[in-house]
Order: sequence, then structure tokens, then C-alpha cells
Amino acid sequence: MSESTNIVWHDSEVTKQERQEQNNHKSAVLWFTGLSGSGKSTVSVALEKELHEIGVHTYRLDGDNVRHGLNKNLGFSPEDRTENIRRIGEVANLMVDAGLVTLTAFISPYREDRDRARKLLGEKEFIEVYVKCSVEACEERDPKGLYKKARAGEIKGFTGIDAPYEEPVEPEVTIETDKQTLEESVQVVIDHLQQKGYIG
Ligand SMILES: Nc1ncnc2c1ncn2[C@@H]1O[C@H](COP(=O)(O)OS(=O)(=O)O)[C@@H](OP(=O)(O)O)[C@H]1O
Ligand SMILES: Nc1ncnc2c1ncn2[C@@H]1O[C@H](COP(=O)(O)OP(=O)(O)O)[C@@H](O)[C@H]1O
Repeated sequence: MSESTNIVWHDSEVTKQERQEQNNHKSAVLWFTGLSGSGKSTVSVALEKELHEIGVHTYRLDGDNVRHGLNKNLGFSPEDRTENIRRIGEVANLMVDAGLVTLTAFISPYREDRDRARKLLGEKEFIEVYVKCSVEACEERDPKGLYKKARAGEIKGFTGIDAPYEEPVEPEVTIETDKQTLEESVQVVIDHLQQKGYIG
């Protein structure tokens, strides 16, 4: 890939802070990470609905959806997953600049890739939400039948089966979807946003 040259940053006259003030809440990314079937999509969808209902401006980026468009040229090799997460970090950064509480739901299995996104966004605007769920429980749920295919050898390099998932070390929030209900998980994240002053 060639790098762009002769490009100059052009500032806007409306700042992120002004957008946040108009919205009446701060902006940040809620970075959901966890195994396939752990509940990233389910929890982020329910959480976004609740946030929207209380007047928070949101947008949700989901692995399956983004891989249909922006990242349709990427597969599941380690290099492609890294590029997937790099692009999502950049898109999330733009959305946070636009004043949105941005919810991303990607397996994002590599710590280094998540930490790169954290560094890009900055500590205050990157909230890592570890969707913790045992691989056994995810496999039992198998909402898309992918674990079955992975066990049968029809999918190679499936996260948790024959590809790694590196657990977060110090996530801002952990939800345990094999122990908590969906409603409890959503509430844990809302409590965090309120306690840390992101939303009123
Ligand atoms: N090999 C392999 N490993 C893991 N997942 C696979 C694979 N092949 C396809 N899928 C489907 O792709 C979804 C994961 O995409 P992500 O963009 O979140 O993955 S990653 O962050 O780049 O690792 C994942 O969606 P979720 O189940 O929502 O996590 C799967 O439906
Ligand atoms: N407490 C829970 N929280 C979230 N999802 C749950 C819970 N209990 C069962 N589920 C089910 O687990 C599955 C999670 O799938 P999904 O949200 O697509 O996960 P992911 O996006 O991480 O792949 C769904 O079928 C959901 O209904």
C-alpha cells in the first residue's frame, strides 16, 4: 500500500468539545471485545437502544456488518484481523470526534491491536468492555452454527478453537454473560458511564 504525501491537516471551526456541549454528554468509544457468541452484538444493541432512549447520541459498528462493506476485502488471518481493528479504531476515532458515544462489537482478539486503538483514542475516550463468557458456553449457544463448522474443520482459524483470543488485562468494564442476564450487563455499562461522568 502506498503512503499519501503532500497532505496537510485542515481544522474545523466546530470542535469536539462544542459538539459534546451541544449534545449534553461526552463522547467515547465503548469497545466490546470477546469470543464469537459471547454477546457483543446482543449487549451492544440493547445498550444502544437504552442510551438512545435517554437522549444520548450513539452509533454502533459491528463486525459482521462492517465486514460487508468497509472491510469486505479482509479475511481472518492475523494480519487481516489487525487491519480490520486498525480501520475500526480510525473510524471510531472520527465518530468520537463527531460527538457520538460509539459502540464497537468486534472480537478484536489481539491485545496489541486493542491497545493501539486505545492509544489513538486516548485513555478518557476508550472504554474497553470485556464480554466474558466461557468458550464452552459460547459453543453451546452457537447462534450462527460457526463453532459446529469449526469443530468439523470447515472453518480454519476460528477464534477460541484454533485461533487465539487474548483476554483484556485491565478492561474498564467486564460483563459476564454466562452469569448475568442481558439487562444486568446493560446496567453495568450504563452505571460506568454515569459514574465516570460521560452521561448525566
Ligand atoms: N475464523 C473466524 N474466527 C472468528 N469469527 C469468524 C471467523 N470466520 C467468520 N467469523 C465471523 O466473523 C465475525 C467476527 O468478525 P470480527 O470482525 O469481529 O473479527 S476480528 O475482530 O477481526 O477477529 C464473527 O462474528 P461474531 O460471532 O459476532 O463475533 C463470526 O460470525
Ligand atoms: N446474558 C446474555 N447476554 C447476551 N447474550 C446472551 C445472554 N444469554 C444468552 N445470550 C445469547 O447469546 C448469543 C450471543 O450472540 P451474539 O450477540 O451474536 O454474540 P457475539 O456478537 O459476541 O458473536 C445470542 O443468541 C443471545 O441471545
